[in-house]
Amino acid sequence: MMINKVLTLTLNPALDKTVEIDSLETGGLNRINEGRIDAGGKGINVAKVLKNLVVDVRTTGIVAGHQGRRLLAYLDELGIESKFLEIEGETRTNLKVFDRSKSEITEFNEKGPFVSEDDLKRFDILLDRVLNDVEVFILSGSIPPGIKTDIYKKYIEKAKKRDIKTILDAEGELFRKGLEAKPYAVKPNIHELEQLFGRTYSRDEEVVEDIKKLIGGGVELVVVSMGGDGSIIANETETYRVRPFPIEVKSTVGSGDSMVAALSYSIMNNHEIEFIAKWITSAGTMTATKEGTQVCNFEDIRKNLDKVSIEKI
Ligand SMILES: Nc1ncnc2c1ncn2[C@@H]1O[C@H](COP(=O)(O)OP(=O)(O)OP(=O)(O)O)[C@@H](O)[C@H]1O
Ligand SMILES: O=P(O)(O)OC[C@@]1(O)O[C@H](CO)[C@@H](O)[C@@H]1O
Repeated sequence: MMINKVLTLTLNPALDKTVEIDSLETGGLNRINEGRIDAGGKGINVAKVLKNLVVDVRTTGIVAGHQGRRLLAYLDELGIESKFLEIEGETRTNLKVFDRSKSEITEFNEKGPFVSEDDLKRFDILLDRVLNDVEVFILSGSIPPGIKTDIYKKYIEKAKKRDIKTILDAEGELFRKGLEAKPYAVKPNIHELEQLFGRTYSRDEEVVEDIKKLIGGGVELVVVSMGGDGSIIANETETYRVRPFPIEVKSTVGSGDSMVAALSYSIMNNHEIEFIAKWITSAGTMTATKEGTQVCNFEDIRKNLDKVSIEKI
């Protein structure tokens, strides 16, 4: 049974090429053991998870050239409904190098194709159309050259006029300006929050202090992810420190996106914040156990909910 309608936006999608090597040597020759290519880009990863959760999800954004058509073919294979604007140039390829000796991923992300003003006008028209009947709109990831950093702010305002709940996962100016439109929820990682507030955290209390500022500014729900160290989740009345369970890390690419997907699922199902905390952590953590840019499924999340440790702070 399909429930609800979510739209994810990926203005700068990618083909993610993941390669595995024994031990990364900078300045030396690295022999690749094996590799894979996945459809990538944050909104696309969110859509993959939501599809696994049987949510009625659609994904939009901008693709270019042969690589873009390849990406759309991958989405088709995954059964994900996509409405992308096709422009000139080439969709990027992002290289992810998994170092087996450290179980660590090093990422090399390209800039993406140039988007002209005319392209953007055409995309605006497409977006107006695909926002119809949407309940939650997710805006995440970087933007390609040619697009201004207030784009998410504008799109959040557009969605709010239609009473659509928005989730923002972006960094730098995109995040800062997007916040001015007061999205319903945000999921920065700890580095993105540090960048926003211009400080380095040494204690959870400091993180919570800044989370409270975001909530004071009009955001309803904030999740700050911290990789293997878990996350802090808060709304106006409650704050939780959440820690994942031990796993064998295969690729953390898409972990944050899986959290965002699970967050939107919880929002649509009116889950209590305590339950949301477990749900999103189980999702993010299980995605980290999958090779390349593959994501968790419903059973992965459900089976591990009780392994998540949460503490009210
Ligand atoms: N090494 C790890 N071990 C266990 N869980 C992990 C690990 N890395 C990530 N996770 C899980 O995934 C969640 C999100 O991770 P992270 O903070 O790295 O997101 P992110 O920086 O937004 O990632 P991305 O942008 O690559 O999707 C964490 O809160 C945690 O639950
Ligand atoms: O360059 P951006 O847009 O910030 O991030 C893009 C990206 O690293 O994010 C996803 C994981 O979150 C990957 O699928 C993709 O390659």
